Amino acid sequence: MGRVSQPAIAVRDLHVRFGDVEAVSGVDLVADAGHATALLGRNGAGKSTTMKVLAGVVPPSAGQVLVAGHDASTDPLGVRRSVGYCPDVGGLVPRATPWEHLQLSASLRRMPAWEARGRELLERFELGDVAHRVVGGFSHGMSRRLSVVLAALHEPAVLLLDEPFDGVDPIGVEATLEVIADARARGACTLVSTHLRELAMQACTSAVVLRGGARVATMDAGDLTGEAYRALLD
Ligand SMILES: Nc1ncnc2c1ncn2[C@@H]1O[C@H](COP(=O)(O)OP(=O)(O)OP(=O)(O)O)[C@@H](O)[C@H]1O
Repeated sequence: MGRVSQPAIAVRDLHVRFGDVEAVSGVDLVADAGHATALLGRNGAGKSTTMKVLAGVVPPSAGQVLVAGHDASTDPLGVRRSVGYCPDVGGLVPRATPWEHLQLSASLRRMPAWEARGRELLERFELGDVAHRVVGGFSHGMSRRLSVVLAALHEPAVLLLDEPFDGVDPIGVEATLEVIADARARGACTLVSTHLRELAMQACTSAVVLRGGARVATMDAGDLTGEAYRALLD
């Protein structure tokens, strides 16, 4: 049987080159609306570079990338409008407060009446008390939590979380799992890059494994416990 609708993310034979380095060399990836998919693989496998292409911030060198129906090569702005992206590092302005980050994000997206959701998200991630403190003094985990809040604020059709659990305490992990569950419930497509297999299994229904810049497997998240997954990494 064929698909009745287009997948939210459809990547075919993606290549990304930075000068002489081929960071991604032939990734195929499909992710559906209403599901969360884990993106796994060892350091340097190409996860973050693939995420950057899906976020519309790095152009594909070759291959086809469709995000919520927008082509990343010809319509990167359409891609950026469709996604909420938590980058692996950076993305925050050290001299701005969490609230100012939310204000900027909301005004760039012309969001009406975003304040209640912004406040609720900050509270959920236990950032309410520091909402008006500049983020330059934040710990790594606090910055990670704010990056997830910013990715989720506008309830995007495609939520891209690159290492959202990295260095985050249990409250932050719980809040991030809730954000992913909410996204699934409202029919968004979520892609989560992580090294934490247990959390990938908790958050996601399926998993895509990359190695050396290419996809080596797509599997049910429930099968990540097995030896088969371990063998895929080496
Ligand atoms: N801007 C860049 N310039 C040159 N090489 C790059 C650049 N970005 C990534 N690479 C290289 O591309 C490869 C894939 O990197 P990427 O960051 O996508 O991997 P990753 O799977 O996210 O790794 P990690 O788990 O360590 O975050 C690596 O060899 C990396 O050194």
